[in-house]
Amino acid sequence: MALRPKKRKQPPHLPECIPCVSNTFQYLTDMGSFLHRISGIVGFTLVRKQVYMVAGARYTQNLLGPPHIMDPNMFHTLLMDKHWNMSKNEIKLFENDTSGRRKTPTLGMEHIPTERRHWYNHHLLYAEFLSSAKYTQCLADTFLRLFSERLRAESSHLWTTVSLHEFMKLNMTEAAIKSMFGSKILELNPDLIRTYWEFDEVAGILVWGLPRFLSPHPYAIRDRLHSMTSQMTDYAWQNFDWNGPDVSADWDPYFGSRFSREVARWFRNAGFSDRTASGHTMATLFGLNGNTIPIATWMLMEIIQDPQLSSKVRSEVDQAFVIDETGQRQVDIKQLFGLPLIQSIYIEVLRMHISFNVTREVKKDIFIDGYRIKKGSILQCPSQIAHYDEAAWGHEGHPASAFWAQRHLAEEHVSVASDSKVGMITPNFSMTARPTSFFPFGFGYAMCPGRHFAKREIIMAVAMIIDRFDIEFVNWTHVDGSVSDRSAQNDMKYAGTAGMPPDRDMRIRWKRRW
Ligand code: HEM
Repeated sequence: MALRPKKRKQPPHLPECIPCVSNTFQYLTDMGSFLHRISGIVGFTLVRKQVYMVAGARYTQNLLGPPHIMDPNMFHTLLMDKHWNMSKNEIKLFENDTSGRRKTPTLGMEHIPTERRHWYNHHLLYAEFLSSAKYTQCLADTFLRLFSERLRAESSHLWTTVSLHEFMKLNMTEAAIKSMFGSKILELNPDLIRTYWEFDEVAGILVWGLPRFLSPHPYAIRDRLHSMTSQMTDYAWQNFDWNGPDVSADWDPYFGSRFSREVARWFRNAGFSDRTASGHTMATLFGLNGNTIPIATWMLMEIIQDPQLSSKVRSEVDQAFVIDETGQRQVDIKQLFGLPLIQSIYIEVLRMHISFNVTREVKKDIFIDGYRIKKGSILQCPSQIAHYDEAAWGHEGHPASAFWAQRHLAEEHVSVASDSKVGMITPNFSMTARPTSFFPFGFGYAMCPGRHFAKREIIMAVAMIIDRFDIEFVNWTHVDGSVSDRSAQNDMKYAGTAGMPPDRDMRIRWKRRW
């Protein structure tokens, strides 16, 4: 990216039949086909904004620019309006803060007092209570305990039939929500999980779609979910003892994690309403479940449908389970996260099933490859195009479009004894992709703060199921339970917005081994 004020060429416009209508319509209703038309850099108009879609490493690297030029905040204020249901006045408080997310304010913005540096303070909460090693571990420990309880409660030593995606949408979501937001939220709102998944389905439409008066349905779902998170906020503030020992506890039933408690406290102290705090809870629910449940489900589907892979994964994860001093079988987390095959499958599934258009607002005129990109334009970079790029990911016999469990393994020759020439080949996890070829968690300062927890949560959930159950594939089914004649594919309704769930469910038979 270089500043060259004399050149004035604009990137090509994406062809369309009806100017300003056809591209927008396809973008909003059929993102999968829209993405197939993108290569290099092309422009179109979306909801009166000039948008440029970029694909390919040469163009994508421009989005890695500093946040005062490649600003992620505009996308977040859009989410504040459309997802959080925040008032215009309170969104303005964020918009008026032009000091950035870094500790050192943007040049010329040093006069903004620290307590009004909302982007920075908000970012700090993520860094300290969500991304840090300490709180990632706390969240993961709570999740593991709660998910193990769900698995025990929902299964037996007799063979039973289960629809895998449905099972994960209910039970993994419950364990994740309780870990993050406590148990009261679900006691107060027994319908919350079902409502959340309805919201998940319209989350993308809400962001870029039609206004409420033309398309009321997505807003009605959002409002229903918002009233549930509001109930939780009110109840937690009425009942939680801010002078008691739980104030710094890793978990409590009212707010849940330390992260959720500190966010609630910060919003109040910074003068934001409970409506905003509840909207934030709703947005975090989306961050928490919208990607992790589809990814864990896809991992299990890939493993279960291939008996050879199943037995390899079983013998690998078996190594991470130990009998503790009470005679209980427990997972050794450190050992689990060092296992190569499960890590390779995790990365492969992220590659194939996360489709997110990383979005940045250009804060001053820039030049990309000789094209002028004007201040105020939006740049979008679809992860799906980079993740399916044959040049970056293809291997002989294993095209980028096909799942290959071993894609991220490298073979290493190890000596079996220090004085011996005898050796053996062992696979190692090896992730060599550049940031421009693999970015399921976005880029830079706005990169997903939940990514460390997500990895733990997903791998633990998959390992718990593979180790604990004998599992047999039965058939593929449609949403209504009828048998499908094909396996699951990405549900393209979700392209561009988050994890793409399977469009078919997998019916399995399972029984507990322990
Ligand atoms: C496989 C799992 C996940 C994937 C693929 C994923 C992906 C993403 C992406 C692509 C972004 C936008 C980044 C950008 O604009 O550059 C994001 C943001 C975010 N994610 Fe995740 N995420 C995952 C799991 C989680 C989890 C478990 C949480 C926990 C709460 C979480 C919380 C968030 C939050 C709060 C943001 C917004 C950050 C901000 O305001 O700057 N995510 N995520």
